[in-house]
Amino acid sequence: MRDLLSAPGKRLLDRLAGQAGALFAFDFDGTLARIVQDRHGAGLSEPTRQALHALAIVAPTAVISGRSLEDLRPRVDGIPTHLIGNHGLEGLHASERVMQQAKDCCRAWLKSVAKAEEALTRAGVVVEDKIYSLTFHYRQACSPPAAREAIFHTVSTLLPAPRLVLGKAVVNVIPSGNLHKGTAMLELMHQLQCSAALYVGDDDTDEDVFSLPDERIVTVRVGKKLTTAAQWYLARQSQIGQLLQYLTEARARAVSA
Ligand SMILES: O=P(O)(O)OC[C@H]1O[C@H](O[C@H]2O[C@H](CO)[C@@H](O)[C@H](O)[C@H]2O)[C@H](O)[C@@H](O)[C@@H]1O
Repeated sequence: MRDLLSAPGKRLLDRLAGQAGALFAFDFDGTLARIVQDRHGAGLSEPTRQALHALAIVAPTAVISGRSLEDLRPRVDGIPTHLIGNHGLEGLHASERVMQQAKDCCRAWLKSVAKAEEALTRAGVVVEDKIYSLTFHYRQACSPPAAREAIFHTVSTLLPAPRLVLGKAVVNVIPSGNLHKGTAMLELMHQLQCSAALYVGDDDTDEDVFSLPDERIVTVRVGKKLTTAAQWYLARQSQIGQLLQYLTEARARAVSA
């Protein structure tokens, strides 16, 4: 992995920003917004909001999140960016039939989860119903190992068996199928006719984009890690504003050249 804000990284960003057909896509939690204890309180800092807005005016941008679209929309209110939610399930590319199947699946899972409610609550686990997927949160649990055990015990009873994606103090429980952040990214590039892209994420759910065998996409992880498919890294989430601003300025330089 290489530092995206190093000299070679900035040369790559200059080339990307110079391409009219480049898409700039970002994960939300841990990437555009810093991780906080209470998920309801997560949001863009004012400098990040302004920097994302400025970039979105000069280039196609997208936010591809594990959150539901209903939850995500007000957090990026007023920014002209494309939105994809529920780890790639919810957005411009999924058919009504697939969405209905995911919804039915989650309704059935919630009935099983209700039977384990007492044990989950005792372990400090909170279940987030995102309509098309579920997220089991344990950030506030006294014992994270005990919370994870309660979660894994519960999800092992779910039928049909879900796809599990681990995250930051969460276990994401997703209807199995071939829609994920990676397929959403490719579909968005196709629909917007983008010939190149940058994707920045911080979590296991973002590995679905990082591991795409597609040379058109520059992949960036927030936080350096050995076991990631991302090619580049941003050392800290707090550097996201700097990256957004650099891209906007590089775009302006390319347009005026
Ligand atoms: O794909 P993302 O946009 O990164 O969404 C992933 C999950 O983000 C949220 O949870 C995470 O952020 C919370 C607020 O900082 C934090 O409390 C939690 O521990 C993190 O895992 C969101 O609530 C989930 O639904 C998303 O799947």
